[in-house]
This record gives sequence, C-alpha cells and structure tokens, in this order.
Amino acid sequence: MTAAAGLRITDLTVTYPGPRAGGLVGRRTPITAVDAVSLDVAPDETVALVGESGSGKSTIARAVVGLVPASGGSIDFDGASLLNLRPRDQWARRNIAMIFQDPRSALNPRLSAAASIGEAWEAHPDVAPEGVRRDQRRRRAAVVDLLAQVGLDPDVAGKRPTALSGGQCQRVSIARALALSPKLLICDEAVSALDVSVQAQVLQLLVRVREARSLSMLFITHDLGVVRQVADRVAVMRRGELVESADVHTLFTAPQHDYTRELLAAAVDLDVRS
Ligand SMILES: Nc1ncnc2c1ncn2[C@@H]1O[C@H](COP(=O)(O)OP(=O)(O)OP(=O)(O)O)[C@@H](O)[C@H]1O
Repeated sequence: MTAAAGLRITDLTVTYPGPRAGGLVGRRTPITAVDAVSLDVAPDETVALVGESGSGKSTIARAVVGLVPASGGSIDFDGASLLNLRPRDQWARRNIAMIFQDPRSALNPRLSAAASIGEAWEAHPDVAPEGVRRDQRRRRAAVVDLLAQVGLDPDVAGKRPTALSGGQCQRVSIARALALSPKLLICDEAVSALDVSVQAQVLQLLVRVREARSLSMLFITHDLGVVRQVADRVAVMRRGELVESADVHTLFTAPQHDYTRELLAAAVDLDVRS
C-alpha cells in the first residue's frame, strides 16, 4: 500500500492547560480546543477551515506546524508523521509553511526583509537554493526573485517591517513562506488584519502563487465570501469538533448541519446590511 500524499489529520485532539481554579495553587481545568478531528488536504487542493471564534481552527494549524503539541491522534504529511519529531527530524515539516494573521508580529522587527526571507535557508541548508548560503550575489538574486513573485520591488529587500505597510509585510511573509518551496501553505486568517482595499490584492496573490506552484492550502477564515473564491472544499468547526465537510458548491447549496446553515444565514445577513 502506498502512503497517502498530502496532509492527513486523524482523530487529532489538542488540550491546553486552562486557567487555575481558585488562584495560583488551584488545579487547572484543561480546555479541549480540538476534539478528535480528522481532516485531509490532498495535493493541489485548497481546503477552507471555517467556524466561530474559539472553535479550534488556529489550534489545528498550530499543531500541524508543531507550535502546540497534540494530546491524541496523528498528523502525517506525505505519509510521514509530524508528531513528536526529534530536533534532527524537523526536516519533515519543511514542506509546510504557515502565514499568520498579523504580518508585523510574524516578522522579526530587527531583520530586513532579505534577512527574514533568508533565515529559512540557514535552518534548512539541504533544501536551500544552490549557492545562496555562500554567495552573496546569488542570495540577493534569490531574494529579489521571491520578492518579485509576491509583487514587491527589489528595494524592499533592505527594509525592516516598520518601514513597510501591513500589506507589504504580509507579502514579505508570503515570500518567506515560499523560500523553501513548500508543498502545503497554511493561511491563518492571512488577509483579515489588512485594510479592506489590500485584502483582495493579497488574496489574489495567494491564489496566483498557489496556481503557479501547484500548492495545496489549508485556508483558515471566518469570511465565507473568501471561501467561495479560494476553496475546493470546506470543513466547518464548532467547539473543537468538525461538524461538516463538503465541496464548496455542496456546502453552500445543500448544507447538512444546522450550525453550517446558521453560519451561512449570518453571512447573508452581513452582506445585506453592508
Ligand atoms: N494558548 C492557549 N492557552 C489556553 N487556551 C487556548 C490557547 N489558545 C487557544 N486557546 C483556547 O482554545 C480554544 C480554541 O482556540 P483557537 O484559537 O484554536 O480557535 P479559533 O477557531 O482559531 O478562533 P479565532 O477565529 O478567534 O482565532 C478557545 O477556547 C481558546 O480560548
């Protein structure tokens, strides 16, 4: 049997310690943020993860990239487990890159765009483009090429996040995410912190990049309008559980779960009011 390609999440459970009851010495009541969720993202597929605030969407993303530990279940990419990796096995995650909501806090404020983009090449020399770690000219050319792919001029290379707009910072984050040629891009509310006028541009950029590189995407958003534009399939989360998963057309035209119907109705209300 061949291993499944792409991302495979099976029965994933994530708990956080939770607040202490009764002050500093009280017992912590664990919060189950993600409860036995199974979700696949096939190669070349874009899956949107939607649901109310606090439903566990970001926690799933964080577990996939190793920012929070799983308490149960499994996460595999191209058939290799991503859980409990030893430091020397971290390469297993290099095929996955994540873009966060707030581009300013995702970038190191002390580093220029070029240094932020190049950091990944130091961490993963085996997959860095030829020569970029020793040859400054090649490094600069590779940075400028990545900046061009995200619609930024070469002079952005020397700038720090404080000298860039929110939209430019998010483009640098995308260039940084692409530096190791990932197969899967996880976008966690990647456009929702940007000015409305910039949101559509960055969204178009993500769609273009995905198509040019045949990436798969896990796209976390609360905006169902965005889901229609980007996703092949939608997974709906509620209180840590996956309540429904369907292709975009089916989900919007024939939702099966009451909660999905509520979400769709709320989105229509917002559209009508705006
Ligand atoms: N570091 C943490 N420590 C304790 N609880 C946390 C932590 N991070 C998240 N939680 C809790 O886990 C649950 C899921 O949060 P999560 O951020 O994954 O939801 P979300 O669907 O991404 O929400 P949002 O759309 O608001 O980002 C929530 O109850 C949240 O309060």
